[in-house]
Amino acid sequence: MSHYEMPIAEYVYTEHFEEMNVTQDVYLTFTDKKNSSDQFLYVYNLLKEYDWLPKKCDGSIRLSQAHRRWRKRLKKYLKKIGIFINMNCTTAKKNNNTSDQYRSRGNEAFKIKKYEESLKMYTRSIMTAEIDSPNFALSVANRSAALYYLEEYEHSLKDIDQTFKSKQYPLQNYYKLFERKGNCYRQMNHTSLALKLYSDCLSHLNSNTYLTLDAKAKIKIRILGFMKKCEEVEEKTKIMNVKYKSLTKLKFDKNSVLSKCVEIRNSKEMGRGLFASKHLKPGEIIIIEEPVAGVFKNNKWMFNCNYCFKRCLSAIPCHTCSQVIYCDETCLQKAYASYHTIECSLVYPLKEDPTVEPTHDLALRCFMRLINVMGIDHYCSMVQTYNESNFCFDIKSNFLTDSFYSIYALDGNETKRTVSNLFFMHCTASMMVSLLLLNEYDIPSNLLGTVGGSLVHLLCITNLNSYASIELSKYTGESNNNIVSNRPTTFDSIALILCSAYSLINHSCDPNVIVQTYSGIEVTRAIQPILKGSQIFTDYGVKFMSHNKEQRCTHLFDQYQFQCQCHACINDWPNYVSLGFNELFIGYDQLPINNKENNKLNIPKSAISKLNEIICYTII
Ligand SMILES: C[S@@+](CC[C@H](N)C(=O)[O-])C[C@H]1O[C@@H](n2cnc3c(N)ncnc32)[C@H](O)[C@@H]1O
Repeated sequence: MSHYEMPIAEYVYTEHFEEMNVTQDVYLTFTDKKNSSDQFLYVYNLLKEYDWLPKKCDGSIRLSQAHRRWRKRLKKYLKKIGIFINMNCTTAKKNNNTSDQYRSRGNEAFKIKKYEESLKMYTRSIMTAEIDSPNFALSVANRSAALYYLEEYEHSLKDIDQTFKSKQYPLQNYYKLFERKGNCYRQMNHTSLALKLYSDCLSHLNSNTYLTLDAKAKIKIRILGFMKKCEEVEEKTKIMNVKYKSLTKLKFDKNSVLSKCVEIRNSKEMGRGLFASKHLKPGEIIIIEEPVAGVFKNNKWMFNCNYCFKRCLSAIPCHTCSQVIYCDETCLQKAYASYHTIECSLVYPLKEDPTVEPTHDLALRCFMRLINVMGIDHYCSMVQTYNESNFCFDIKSNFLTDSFYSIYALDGNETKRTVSNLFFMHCTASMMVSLLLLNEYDIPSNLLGTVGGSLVHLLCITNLNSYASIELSKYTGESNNNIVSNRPTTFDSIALILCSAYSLINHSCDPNVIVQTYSGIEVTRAIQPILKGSQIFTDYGVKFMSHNKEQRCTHLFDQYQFQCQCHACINDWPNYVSLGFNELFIGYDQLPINNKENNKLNIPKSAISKLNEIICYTII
């Protein structure tokens, strides 16, 4: 691996940012709280005198980006005269005016029953509003209504509780929340809870001084109607004595992500890989793991948690920026502890830059995750040790348990990459270092080279090992009609993720496992019988059935820089199209390939023996 040169970083920094013209404002805040108002005025006037166009902004001073290059000097100068400032470079600040605009758009969509559209707009509004402001509470309450009409009752309930918790929702409208909560429980068949909420709704309605008597009477009739419905259901339920069984959920063994039936081994052709330590049947689970890191693809961030990637329609936003949402406080706190505190101000410029690919974003997130947990000094010393030529790393002992090795010890394939590919990786790493420095992230100058070099490795790792997490699409596609349909119709690629154990699986154009996402958890299972001692293979986007050899070679080389050594490539298996799809029988009895004379399809011997192996094993 070539050593990282900082001059490249400086060059790319100036060229890149000047060209990109990142519209990023800078906010100055004062660390000395006691004297902050005096200092605020002093600095504000000083900057004004020098024509820096400062703007007062919620206790901070906003500078346009034109003066960004002088920021460090300003900080140094102020420090010299005893004024300590923080600089925050986010454009993604909370803004109640913007939030109100999104909410109005949500209300308009809601009125014409475009609930999916209103859900999107309310979520944007929640992300942009100042936390726990009345604007925030109104948008959460409105979102609960959209969710109710989308029949997402649990999420609607969560938003209603969030609204109550904020204590910023107008008291005179509390009856609306109680009614909606009651409606959700009624739809979920929790009739006694619904009845209790309807009576709370009626008592709030009685004490309401804003509504006219007429309006109150109308609402009361409606609520009494709902209560009657609930009582009827309760009566029926008693008669039928229905017992509800709780749904059995999949249980995961949290101690190990690898099942006992696989082990890590080395092979000459493909390096490390996973091998079956017993016969595996199709359907058997091999790995259950959570991604070590992931980033959303395109604009999929609106309905999925930024930490666990699970779908969450009643999400809560980051307290500082308006770019990310989380399932709940637990995910939010985990994200803060893991990477988001640093990333908070970086998110926006990265997303604005058209040259930044999701794999670059992912590499930066891996880096942040590691330095947040380890600190920059410890991280750099681990990187330096790892890079030493005599360092011997035992993948079996600490790979999947240590947070550093489970990312950093993945293969980056640097030795097989072309010079131009490595040059591109270096440029991207330089840009990332510049971005970190630009955002005041403190990297000691003697460690800049190590950080840059490690980013090159992380970029190679994410380029080689990341894959798309697929989910049923719902609310994520463009809706252009008014019909509310909760039935998912297609699959969507939600996020680009990195999983440690799955990354050890080598490619074959005839894969014997697949990976599927279950609510943010990646499950790898066998799709063919796998004999004891055989290697586990997934596919890196091409299969012999659907792509000819040339297409497969080109894809694997361009994307991953290796030449495939799988049995389908070595033995030059034909693909389905050349076999004539109609002639291939599915049933065992009809398969003509056991018989030499009947082998009209011209299937090579190796493929026949493989197929026979599968058939025999399946029948056994
Ligand atoms: C995602 S990693 C798989 C784990 C890797 N073998 C390791 O040692 O960590 C992908 C790399 O494994 C090797 N590899 C995977 N599948 C291969 C195949 N079918 N033929 C040759 N090399 C393969 C290539 O070097 C490739 O860059």
